[in-house]
Amino acid sequence: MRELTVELGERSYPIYIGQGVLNDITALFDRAKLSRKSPLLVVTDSEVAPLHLERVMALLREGGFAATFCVVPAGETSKSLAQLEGIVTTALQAGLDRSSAIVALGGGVVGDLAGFAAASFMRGIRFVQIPTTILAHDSSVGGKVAVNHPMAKNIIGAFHQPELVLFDIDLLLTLPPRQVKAGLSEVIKHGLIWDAAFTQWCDDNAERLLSLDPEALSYALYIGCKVKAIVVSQDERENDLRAILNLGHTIGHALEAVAGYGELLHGEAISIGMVGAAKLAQEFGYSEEIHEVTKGLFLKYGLPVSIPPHLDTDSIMSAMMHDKKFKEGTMVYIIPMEIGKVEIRKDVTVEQVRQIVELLKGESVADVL
Ligand SMILES: NC(=O)c1ccc[n+]([C@@H]2O[C@H](COP(=O)([O-])OP(=O)(O)OC[C@H]3O[C@@H](n4cnc5c(N)ncnc54)[C@H](O)[C@@H]3O)[C@@H](O)[C@H]2O)c1
Ligand SMILES: O=C(O)C(=O)C[C@@H](O)[C@H](O)[C@H](O)COP(=O)(O)O
Ligand SMILES: [Zn+2]
Repeated sequence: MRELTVELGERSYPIYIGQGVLNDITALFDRAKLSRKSPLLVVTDSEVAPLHLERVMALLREGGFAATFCVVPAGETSKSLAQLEGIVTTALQAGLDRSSAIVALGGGVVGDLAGFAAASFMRGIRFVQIPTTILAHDSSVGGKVAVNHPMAKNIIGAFHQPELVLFDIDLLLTLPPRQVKAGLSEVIKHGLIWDAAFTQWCDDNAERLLSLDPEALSYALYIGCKVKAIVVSQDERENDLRAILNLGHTIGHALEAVAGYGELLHGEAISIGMVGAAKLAQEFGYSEEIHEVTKGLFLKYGLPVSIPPHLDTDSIMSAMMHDKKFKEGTMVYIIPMEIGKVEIRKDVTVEQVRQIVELLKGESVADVL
């Protein structure tokens, strides 16, 4: 088992990563001082529940915790105010109090939804992340929790840090291939923004990761969580540095909203967005090689690199206007300077991004770029 710590000044929390981590759940919950006198609520989704819920509930009850659970429908559309209300109803019926904790057993959807429930129930109770997707190495760390609005992604939310993250690699072994690829998109992102050597490792180990080799997965998720933990420790509330974790998301979130939540998976949408950012980098004098390496990497992982042509450009641009990185009317955009290093630019114009969107749709704007 590998351990990382997210340092947030007055407080910190551990991330445990490895095969069989769940076996230590009682000791790790005790280390986090979670109460046995107040009920816990485990939130999961309809695809994870039949696979992993029974074992988690048994381990918690064997450890003397009074745990109950609720199950939301699998998929992005559960990141909604309606499902939030359902979790709060279950929490009230189960008698949760301010010493209780919510346990998110699932991917990023469950983590964001349950985390926002924990952030808002009784104005905030503690919560634990037990990620079950590769993508959730990103979503379980850093405290961004939210639900979607039909017009915009993650637009109703909070910063609410977990007490601990238990990342048991064995839970990932039931993931379907499309979800494996989508999750690896954020792994690749962490290399592109921070670590060129890790990016090269991802290029060299694609087959091992795509085949869920536990050792390769453990290493990749450890590095991914480490990059996230370093960035969040330096800028918890995205005043500046943390924006780099949003590489590819300006276009990516707009694509998710326009395509319909769940049609285009988050990892697929940001893959396209990161290829777009790499192409846009040439506008600012950076090497064409960045785009070639970025596009080649996502293609090697079977991830999309172009926008589905049926998605309307005006609708994409309209959705993009809700991007939370917009400040004082200025678009904030993450641009790669080289593999492993990005910059936060405030001089990217909406028109430049529109041209990239059209390029990503395969429409010819060759004379522009
Ligand atoms: N808060 C953050 O910092 C952050 C970071 C990245 C992504 N996100 C959010 O995370 C969401 C995407 O997360 P995701 O890709 O994990 O999606 P997800 O939670 O919907 O999980 C993907 C699918 O796989 C199923 N599943 C989950 N674990 C499984 C397992 N072990 N075996 C088999 N099936 C399993 C789920 O039921 C679901 O159908 C998006 O909403 C995105 O905005 C948030
Ligand atoms: O943690 C962050 O900061 C990120 O940007 C991580 C992203 O991968 C993640 O998708 C996040 O939810 C996007 O943040 P948002 O503020 O654009 O909703
Ligand atoms: Zn993301």
